[in-house]
Amino acid sequence: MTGKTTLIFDLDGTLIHSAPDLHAALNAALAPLGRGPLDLATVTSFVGNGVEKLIERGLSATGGLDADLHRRTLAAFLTAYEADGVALTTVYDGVLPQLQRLRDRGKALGICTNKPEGPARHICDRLGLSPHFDVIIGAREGQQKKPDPAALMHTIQTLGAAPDDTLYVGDSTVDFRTAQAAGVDFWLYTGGYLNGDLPQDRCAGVFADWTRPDLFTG
Ligand SMILES: O=C(O)COP(=O)(O)O
Ligand SMILES: [Mg+2]
Repeated sequence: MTGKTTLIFDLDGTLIHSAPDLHAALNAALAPLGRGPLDLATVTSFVGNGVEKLIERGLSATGGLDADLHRRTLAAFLTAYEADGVALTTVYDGVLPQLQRLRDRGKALGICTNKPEGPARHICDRLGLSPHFDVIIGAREGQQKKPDPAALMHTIQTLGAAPDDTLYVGDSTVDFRTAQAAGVDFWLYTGGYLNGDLPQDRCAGVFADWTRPDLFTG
């Protein structure tokens, strides 16, 4: 078990397999424009930098965009995603017992995600994750998105922790760069939406299985 007192987790592709709902909502927003549908693997590769980038990438892949089309498509996407957002989403196997185990050992736990905070909280409530966390920080108006370290630093401060007493756990190059920028050790989950090269030798740990009993040691 890690000596760190505080563990902070990314959400999409780390704790939950949310791509199927993001895929459905993106295609629902594209359809009235005569665009798409995009396949699940393509949409999954667009996840990690927040919903604005997801929409930009979806529109770019289906014929292009301008600012007005982006604004309208983002609104349509959020309407579809906020209407449900969990129908097709699952918590990765082993996550809930692992979180319980960490809590039993007195760790402070947080979430720091690029997903907008409203849907992030709603989804965590619906999937039974919320009771495990002391804080859930999502994308907010006026807050830089990861890989800027602002949101992670804010999460650490809210938990009353220090960067060198914190681990960040995520699935993407965005998360790795965020941790580096914040001066926080990083554990990579390889079962999520990794979509770029990442120097695994610079991670404190790498794992593919949430049921592993030795997670977050060392
Ligand atoms: O909304 C996204 O693009 C990804 O969210 P994440 O930061 O939880 O991976
Ligand atoms: Mg992620």
